[in-house]
Amino acid sequence: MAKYLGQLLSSLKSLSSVPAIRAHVALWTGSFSSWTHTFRSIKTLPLPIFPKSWDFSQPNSSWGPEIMQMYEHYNSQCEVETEEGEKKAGPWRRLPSYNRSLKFATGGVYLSKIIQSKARLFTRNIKEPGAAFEYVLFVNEAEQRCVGIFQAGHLLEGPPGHVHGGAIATMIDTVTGTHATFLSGPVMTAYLNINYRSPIPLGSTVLIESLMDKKEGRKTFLLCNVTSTDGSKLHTETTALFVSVSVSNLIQKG
Ligand SMILES: CCCCCCCC/C=C\CCCCCCCC(=O)SCCNC(=O)CCNC(=O)[C@H](O)C(C)(C)COP(=O)(O)OP(=O)(O)OC[C@H]1O[C@@H](n2cnc3c(N)ncnc32)[C@H](O)[C@@H]1OP(=O)(O)O
Repeated sequence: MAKYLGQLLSSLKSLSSVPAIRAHVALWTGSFSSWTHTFRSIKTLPLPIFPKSWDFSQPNSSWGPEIMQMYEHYNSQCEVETEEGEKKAGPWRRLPSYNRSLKFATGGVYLSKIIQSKARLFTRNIKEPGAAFEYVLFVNEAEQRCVGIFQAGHLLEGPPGHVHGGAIATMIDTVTGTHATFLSGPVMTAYLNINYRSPIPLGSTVLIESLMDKKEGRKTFLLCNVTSTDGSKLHTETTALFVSVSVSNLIQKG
């Protein structure tokens, strides 16, 4: 394990000279100036370098009018025009989403020996568009907010006609976990305290809003509400704690 770790870290360092890979490497090593920069870099990843990578946060044919409308709402604020007519970065940033961050982070060289080569990100492992988790995340750095727009597919049924509580928890973990990573670098979920207030109809689109509460040393506390897209219905309320970890400890635990 130690040998693989050494190889991994040196491989990460050498790979980080390639700009497109730097973003993914930084996500795992925390060795670059800021996570904001990381996500900005990911946004501009040139696809030809990773021909098999697919950004799952792009709209697809399964997206209904509600998720499309919310997507357009936040996406239109990712780039704004100045009074002089110049384009500049807006308050929101769309986060791309891949099913194999680790493989891409290392070029698939060393981690495949540590972690099963068939591993896939849980929320992105069902191929049929619209069948399970359709979502896109946006972050607002100035306001320390992250928003997930989530359309729940038919494979996520719990109570008849409604979304399984575990699937809802998965999405809360995904949004708050990504947000905490954005704020604090590599983290693990210590707790998610979820109050389920009203069921989510299968097929509907909901907003998952994560807000930074406070940071104390290695601990990042977040608040997260899941609501209907017009905000009129509260589905869940969550308090979450993420603890910063070093990547080497994480891999040794695995
Ligand atoms: C690395 C992930 C990065 C994600 C990157 C995403 C990028 C985008 C790509 C794709 C998006 C997908 C996004 C998905 C995200 C999903 C994230 C997960 O689901 S993670 C899996 C579930 N979580 C576990 O399996 C943790 C298991 N637990 C542990 O490993 C440890 O307990 C850990 C790391 C949480 C803490 O262990 P210690 O040994 O490092 O630290 P100690 O000393 O125990 O705690 C540090 C402080 O935190 C408090 N603390 C720890 N656990 C607590 C708890 N449950 N409640 C209250 N306080 C707690 C302690 O009291 C201590 O506080 P005092 O510093 O003394 O003030």
